[in-house]
Amino acid sequence: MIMHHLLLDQVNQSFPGGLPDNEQLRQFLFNVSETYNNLEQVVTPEEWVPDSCCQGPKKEKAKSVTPLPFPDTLLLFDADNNILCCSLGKGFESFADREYHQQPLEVVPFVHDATVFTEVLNKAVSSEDILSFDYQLESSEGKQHIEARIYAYPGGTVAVLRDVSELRLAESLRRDSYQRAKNTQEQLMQVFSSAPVAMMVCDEQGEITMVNTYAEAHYGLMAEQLIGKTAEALISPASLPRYRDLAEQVLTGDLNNMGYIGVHADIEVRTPTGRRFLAEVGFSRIFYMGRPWLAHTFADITERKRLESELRILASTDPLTGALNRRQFLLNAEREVNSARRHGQALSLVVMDVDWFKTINDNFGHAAGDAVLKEMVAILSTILRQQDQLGRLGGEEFAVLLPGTEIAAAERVAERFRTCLDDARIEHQGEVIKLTASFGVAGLCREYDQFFDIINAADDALYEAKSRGRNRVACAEL
Ligand SMILES: Nc1nc2c(ncn2[C@@H]2O[C@H](COP(=O)(O)OP(=O)(O)OP(=O)(O)O)[C@@H](O)[C@H]2O)c(=O)[nH]1
Repeated sequence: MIMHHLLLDQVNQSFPGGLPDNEQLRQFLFNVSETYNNLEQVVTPEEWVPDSCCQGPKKEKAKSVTPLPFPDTLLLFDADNNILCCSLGKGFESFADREYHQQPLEVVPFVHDATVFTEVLNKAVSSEDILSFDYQLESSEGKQHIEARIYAYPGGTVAVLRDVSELRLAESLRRDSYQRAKNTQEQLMQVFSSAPVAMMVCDEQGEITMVNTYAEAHYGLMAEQLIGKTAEALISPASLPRYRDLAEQVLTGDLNNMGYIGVHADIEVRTPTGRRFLAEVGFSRIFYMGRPWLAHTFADITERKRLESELRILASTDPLTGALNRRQFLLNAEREVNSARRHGQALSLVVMDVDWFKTINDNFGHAAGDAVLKEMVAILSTILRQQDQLGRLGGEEFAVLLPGTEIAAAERVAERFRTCLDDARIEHQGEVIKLTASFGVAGLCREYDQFFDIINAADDALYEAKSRGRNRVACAEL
């Protein structure tokens, strides 16, 4: 008979003089040996407490209660339930202070209830199976959880008792951890599906695996149409290179000092129904089964962009005429002058002032004056090229910046402005209003190489035009 080494140790302990020649005992040992071989299959703590279930101190605790049930306590009974042999195993050390041989079950302190125990022993005699049950034991060691297995042999019964307190604790920790993990998962799924922001998850190949309710309800990104398709199918061709760049960056990049990697970008999205909208798309990385996946958020920013552009226009233009306001014109002009100087390109500035505007106001009223200013800007705008910039410096004074234009050409442009205005007949509430304007022209040159110099020179030229009788163009003197 091949005997498990742990059983052999116990047998040697119990029978230091050698095994008696007793068939019943042999049979008994054979049965016990079978049990021991089954015990080989005791699982490891890692199996009891998998990583996905719990982490940290709980996991450490679960590991520390590694089930190590060997050796078991063995009780061999005769047909009258008297103890023939007793070998105490792990967890039963405190009961080693007495003799159990030939004693009735009632005297055994590690049996919780002798009556119940006896019933099971008797039942085992007529059963082919191993009967098993658990019981709690209060001992000097504290509360112990004992698993009992009873089976019959030709001359009586055998009870194998094992202290499974640690095992049960591990099981309970595992159950708790599993339940917690399940709860957390349910909570996260609820957060995902009910979040008031469109969300989508893509696997490492970029295939969509999840779409939340908000994305379905607000953007028509229906999960059943999208799952299994690639996220790139939702991106407009023009935005695709940027999308790919960012996806790659997030999938392979390093975490920031706050422990995550995520970016946002304005990307044009195209839904399966063909609707296109500008979205702020969030990219973040999640790890699933050891591989990096992408989690996206989407927000339609079409309206926000429209408002932003409206605000930009409001902040940079004159509300009456639509020309750039003074602040924006000066900012742009300064930038253009610096750029022209750096690149050695020509640039000219025309400043203009309506002649006798006070008289227009006085004769036709302030509203008519306003209408004249508006109409005048409309007339000038038809003459300007795309790169030219028209600004209202204040009152009835305007300026036009002409990048890439030499002063001689700028003088011709100013002359065109002048004749167009001179020819204009502006109608306001049945009245026809005529106007003229005076112009001063200056250009970027060695003498005037800062915007400040150029505008001063153009102003001087305008003064000159005014003083020479108005409705004329004057160029800055060098
Ligand atoms: N209607 C109207 N008038 C304005 C506006 N801004 C300034 N003005 C008026 O424009 C007039 C400018 O008058 P002046 O500075 O004397 O110049 P002018 O009458 O054009 O005379 P010159 O420039 O010397 O030819 C003032 O009466 C201002 O009140 C505006 O937005 N709308």
